[in-house]
Amino acid sequence: MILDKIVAATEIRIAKEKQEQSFEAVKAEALALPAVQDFPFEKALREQDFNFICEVKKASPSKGIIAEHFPYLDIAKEYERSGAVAISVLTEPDFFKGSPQYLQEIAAAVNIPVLRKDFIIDEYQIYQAKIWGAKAILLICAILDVPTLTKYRELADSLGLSCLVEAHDKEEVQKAIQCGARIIGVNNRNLKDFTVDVQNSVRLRQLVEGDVIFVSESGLETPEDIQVLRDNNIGVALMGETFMRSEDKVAMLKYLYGPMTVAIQADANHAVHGGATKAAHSEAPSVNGNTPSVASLVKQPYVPQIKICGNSDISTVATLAEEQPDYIGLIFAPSKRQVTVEEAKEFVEAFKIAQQDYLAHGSKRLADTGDIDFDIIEPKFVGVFVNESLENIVHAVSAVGLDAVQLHGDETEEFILMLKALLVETKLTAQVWKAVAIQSRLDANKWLHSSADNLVFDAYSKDARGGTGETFDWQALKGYPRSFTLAGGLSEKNVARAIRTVRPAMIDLNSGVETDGRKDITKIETVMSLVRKVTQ
Ligand SMILES: O=C(O)c1ccccc1N[C@@H]1O[C@H](COP(=O)(O)O)[C@@H](O)[C@H]1O
Repeated sequence: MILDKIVAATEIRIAKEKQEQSFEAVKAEALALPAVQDFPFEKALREQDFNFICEVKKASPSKGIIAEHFPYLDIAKEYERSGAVAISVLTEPDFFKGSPQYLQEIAAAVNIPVLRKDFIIDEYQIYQAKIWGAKAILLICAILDVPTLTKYRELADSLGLSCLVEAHDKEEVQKAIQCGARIIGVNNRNLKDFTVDVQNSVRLRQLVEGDVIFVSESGLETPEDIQVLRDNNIGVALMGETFMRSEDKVAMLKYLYGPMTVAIQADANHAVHGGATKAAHSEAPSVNGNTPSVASLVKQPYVPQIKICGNSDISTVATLAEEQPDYIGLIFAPSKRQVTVEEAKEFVEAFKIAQQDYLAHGSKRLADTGDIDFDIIEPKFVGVFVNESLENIVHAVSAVGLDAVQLHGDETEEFILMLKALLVETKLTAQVWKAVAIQSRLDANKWLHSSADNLVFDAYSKDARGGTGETFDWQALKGYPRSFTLAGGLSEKNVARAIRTVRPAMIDLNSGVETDGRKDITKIETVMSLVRKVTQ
């Protein structure tokens, strides 16, 4: 059987490797690294209601060479952009043409956890995985007995590595359970004859109880395959060949996920669990503190609004006019992105001229896509303030013509009400948004019934009010019963994952579309088109 051949080759390889670097040396190097036991691979596999581990694989014994041209780093980065929650990297050189170098470079280049996919038959390989930057290893029940599986799982645990314990039949699933696996993967490919049967995962799913993560591996190709998994309480797919052969990985992942929808009240145009509808596109997300009855919910296509914040550079206005984010942010608070009221006025003026120019000379995107139904969005302007006086905020709203005010400091509900009253009194129609730094769900809950027109959830920092480029744990916002804007370290690397995880009504991009502290028009274009591609 092929497994016997691979194991025999692996034994020879490890013996050679041990001559180059002794077991003791590899062990000492691995043990010198921090072993934080927060297991990001496991967290990642629970991120969404369905999660993809995408594999970087040049060849396999069943298919031969899969990718003659193999830009492994670009492939991994593209997986990350597409919204994969983790990446699996083959390191086995003889049968899969893998390499430790691929794992090391990929682990250093992406922010999602990486699995070492190899035929682990020696503790030496577990220490290597740790040194190379993996966050998880594969243990194969067909080649290890229960005591060895248990020993390796415990060693991996002590190093802060997760184990994906792979089984193919009932007996192997029992072995995985006995060794205390927290993640069990069922291979749909029979390694004896290479036949593939997706129903294998479905059949074996019922043997795995409780909190154990169940992964379906191999032979998955279509949204229908993924739906079968979803219908059978399987939340993770590990896929290699389908992704490797796909030229457009963002489109492939979108195809497999299926259309994005959001539940809204039948008689309203605002989202209930985050997310905006196309009908609500030009409006800011509205307040909804009440949970409606399920009967009154209908599913609508999900199209998040986009805000590009921290603008001051006039050279970006043509790009903004063309890309048409829903909101353009100007920061009046002390910051490296701060603008004065005068500078903000100049920026808005320059934008309006660019917009006229753009409208007069036709839409490049309309021409590119041939989408005659595409809405022309009139971007609105939002000013960001931190603990500013009511008078100064109202002055800026009036002078610049702001459509919204984002309060990013310690402003209270009382302050919001006073500001709203003052705006009405002065006949200004700007919305009032409240930014909230999230350390836990409690921070979001405190503002659930706020009169703010929009809640902007951002990362907490003890040193800065915002614009840190840091993300936070989006799980804290899951099912939040009011629409909201997601901010904090969003960029082309994580925006697909972010929107699939929490379906925010709006995405707030700031430092993630900058290079060396300046807005980067290529990054703005890339992220705008990525969000549209993932959601429309
Ligand atoms: O960007 C700033 O410098 C800033 C300063 C003070 C308050 C808010 C600020 N920015 C806001 O922070 C969030 C997240 O930004 P990032 O993506 O992490 O860079 C966003 O709402 C900005 O408007």
